[in-house]
Amino acid sequence: MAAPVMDTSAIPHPRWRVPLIGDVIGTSRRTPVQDTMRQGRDLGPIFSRRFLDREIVFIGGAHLTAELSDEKRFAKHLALGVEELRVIGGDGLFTAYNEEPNWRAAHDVLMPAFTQSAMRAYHPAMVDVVGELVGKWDRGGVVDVSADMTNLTLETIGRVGFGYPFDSFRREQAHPFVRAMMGSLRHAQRKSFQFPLAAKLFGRAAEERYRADVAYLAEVVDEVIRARVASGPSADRPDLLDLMLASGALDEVNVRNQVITFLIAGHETTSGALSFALYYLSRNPAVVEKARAEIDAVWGEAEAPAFEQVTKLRYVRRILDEALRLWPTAPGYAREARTDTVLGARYPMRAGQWALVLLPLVHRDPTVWPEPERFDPDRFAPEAVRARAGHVYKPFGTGERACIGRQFALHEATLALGSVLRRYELTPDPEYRLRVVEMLTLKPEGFRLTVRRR
Ligand code: HEM
Repeated sequence: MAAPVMDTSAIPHPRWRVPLIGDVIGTSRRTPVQDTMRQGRDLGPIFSRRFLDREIVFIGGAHLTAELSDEKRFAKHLALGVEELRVIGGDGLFTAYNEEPNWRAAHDVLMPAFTQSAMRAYHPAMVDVVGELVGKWDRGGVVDVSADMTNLTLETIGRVGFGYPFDSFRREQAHPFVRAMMGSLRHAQRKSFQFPLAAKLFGRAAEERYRADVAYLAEVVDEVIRARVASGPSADRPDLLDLMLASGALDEVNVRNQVITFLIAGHETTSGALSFALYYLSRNPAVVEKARAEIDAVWGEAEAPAFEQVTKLRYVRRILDEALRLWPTAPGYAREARTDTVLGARYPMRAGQWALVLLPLVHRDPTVWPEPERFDPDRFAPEAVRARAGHVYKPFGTGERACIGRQFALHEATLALGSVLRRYELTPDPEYRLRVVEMLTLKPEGFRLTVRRR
């Protein structure tokens, strides 16, 4: 559902706009987020970029982001890479259009799976998966952080959501599901920044691989569903799949779309958040020390922490908040006007017109975040949060279509980070410089740590 771009006559754009092709100088299909950050940094809170005949309006300022959070005036819009993902997730929660009836139906069926009491029920399985990570890291040596965080989070959503183990920590190589998922995310991202002619000339093989990847993802998910239908509902309490199958509210194709959506949305972003947190910890020994003092005080000698002991790790949680400020692993979302309106008292938007909130810029807006590049978890101390304007920190999106899995991600990540910090000395390679890889989501590339039992 392509909507026309808003009136950009009053909106700045990069200096070197080239006739016909637009603002493509200095742009790679591999790093659209970081390129746009670079180009937008000096252009102010709103700017546009043009790719051929398509112009996109970006929001990099905190106050316009807060305004776009007004649910009465604005709503989610499916743009660029997210719209591309419809091929994979169909009318699943993440990629459903606002007006599709299956969004409300699935949202209502799944909400009970994300309450506080649901998190309490998931806790033991999350502890088990962390135990598998620890089993691997106890051997010591050099570990590939992003790969192991992906193992951890995929395993967690697979088991907790669907009773389906991927055996991630028993494999030498990533599960084929992860490889197919990475391949299809990469393709979806590149496709949304590709010249149509280039796609025609060079794209056939890539397109075929994409189709094969998407078909494989669907195959795995059908297997997950078949296994559950054969075994009947899970014994202890209904998981996501039980809720969907028992509700009768969702058709077979939609259930498949939801499972695929949750397997992808439920792990890539959390894995990146943990990896960035570990990256910043590896360079901030004072933060590590403070976190360890908290973990020791709250967890004591407990072999495995209880649910409440995780929720009490307030400082560890702030480390994650701060990592998600600097590198929000879902780096943007689009908002469309519900009716004709004027953004920032200056930029007219007709109903349906949209802009893309670019979170890594929004979260570095110096009018809200002093010394924005500095890693400082205390920005999320309660008094600092109270002193800040609302709706300027949005790693989990906004409004009705905000992330349903926020508590799930934060519980899982706080538990994992607490466990790792308590158990290991983490030594980075002093030569490593942060490289952020983009596959619709963000994560550190090539980041390794040497781990040793404390
Ligand atoms: C640190 C981890 C996570 C981050 C940063 C994150 C971020 C986001 C963001 C920004 C959105 C809104 C996108 C938009 O407006 O277009 C979103 C939606 C969503 N997320 Fe997450 N997410 C995380 C973890 C999870 C987890 C663990 C799950 C599932 C267990 C999950 C499931 C979803 C779903 C299903 C939606 C669509 C919700 C709807 O439209 O009804 N996410 N997430």
